[in-house]
Amino acid sequence: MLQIDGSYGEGGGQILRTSLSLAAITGQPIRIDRIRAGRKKPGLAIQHLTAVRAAAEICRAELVGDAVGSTTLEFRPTASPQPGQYKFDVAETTGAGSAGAIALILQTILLPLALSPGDSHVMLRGGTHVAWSPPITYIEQVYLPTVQQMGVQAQMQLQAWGWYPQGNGEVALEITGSQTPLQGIEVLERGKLKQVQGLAVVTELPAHIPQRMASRAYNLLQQAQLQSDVQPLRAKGIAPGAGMFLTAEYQHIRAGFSAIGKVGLAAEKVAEMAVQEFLAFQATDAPIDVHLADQLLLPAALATELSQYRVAEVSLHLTTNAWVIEQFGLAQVAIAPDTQVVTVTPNH
Ligand SMILES: Nc1ncnc2c1ncn2[C@@H]1O[C@H](COP(=O)(O)OP(=O)(O)OP(=O)(O)O)[C@@H](O)[C@H]1O
Repeated sequence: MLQIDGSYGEGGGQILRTSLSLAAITGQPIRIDRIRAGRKKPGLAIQHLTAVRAAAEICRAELVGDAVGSTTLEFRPTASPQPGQYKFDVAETTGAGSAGAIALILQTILLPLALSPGDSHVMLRGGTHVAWSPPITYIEQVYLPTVQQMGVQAQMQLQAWGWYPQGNGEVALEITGSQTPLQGIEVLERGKLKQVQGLAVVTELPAHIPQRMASRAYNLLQQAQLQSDVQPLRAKGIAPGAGMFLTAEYQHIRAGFSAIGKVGLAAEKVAEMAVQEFLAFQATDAPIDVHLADQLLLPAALATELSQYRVAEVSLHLTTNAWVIEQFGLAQVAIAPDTQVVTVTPNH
């Protein structure tokens, strides 16, 4: 059984999720200790437990330690990932509403199902746009288009927005499984900025809020001499929520930036936060944003070819995820300190 130290580096939930995906794909039984030791409340939180159960369901894994707060988990797959119809609901794990991030559960099961011999239809319920995780809009506009270039065949549809703390958002994910190995990716330059798309969205809040967010973002981008298309959107939801989501489409890659609203935070401020994040990235000339940087490691490690990409920032998430992947012996990851080029060399 492969032993993984959950306290390594970032010591967060990503060590667990990457390990679950790789255990499901390779059939390798694992034991993770000191889960999320780097966090204020260590152990499995609801979002993590939902990901554990989801990964276990698709590869029929036997589990030990699958409880909220558990700091140790054993995960023993008994089958290769099985395509099919699945429903993963964060609220079912708790018995109450929860905004546990759907995106993180989606990322745990996507590659195992994409590399399985058949089609899958997955319904995911929980938080769709919550802090400290990829907003579903980022998954749709940045992460999926990038992994599609590597051979992953998947489409998603946001069916309901779910914010902190109630959650209750919904995403439908269609995956066309294929046993053709993934291709590597090479992105060393971003190329020209083709367009900036923005979505200023609220649920259950007055129409002036998305309008104020959208015009503030548009004006700030115009001041920076960047043309953009920022749409205000007022959607239905079970609770109030607001957020600003920007996608920058360059010739060779996309990058995403966001800010989530909360009570007491002016609409204009939410827009400014997202725009500032984008402008800081724009000022570097790197193609890969800080989040895609760590998220691309997993598909790159599963590809048959070498991958190389230049990142805007070498985060602890990136170096930690690189370490997890190396524990499975699937690939070697090198990060050049001067150029910030990540090279993933598969061992298979
Ligand atoms: N604004 C964002 N846009 C895109 N991706 C994001 C954003 N914020 C965080 N992420 C991604 O979400 C993941 C969070 O990983 P992390 O280990 O912190 O997980 P976690 O399960 O939220 O854990 P924990 O509660 O332990 O912090 C990383 O892949 C990170 O790149």
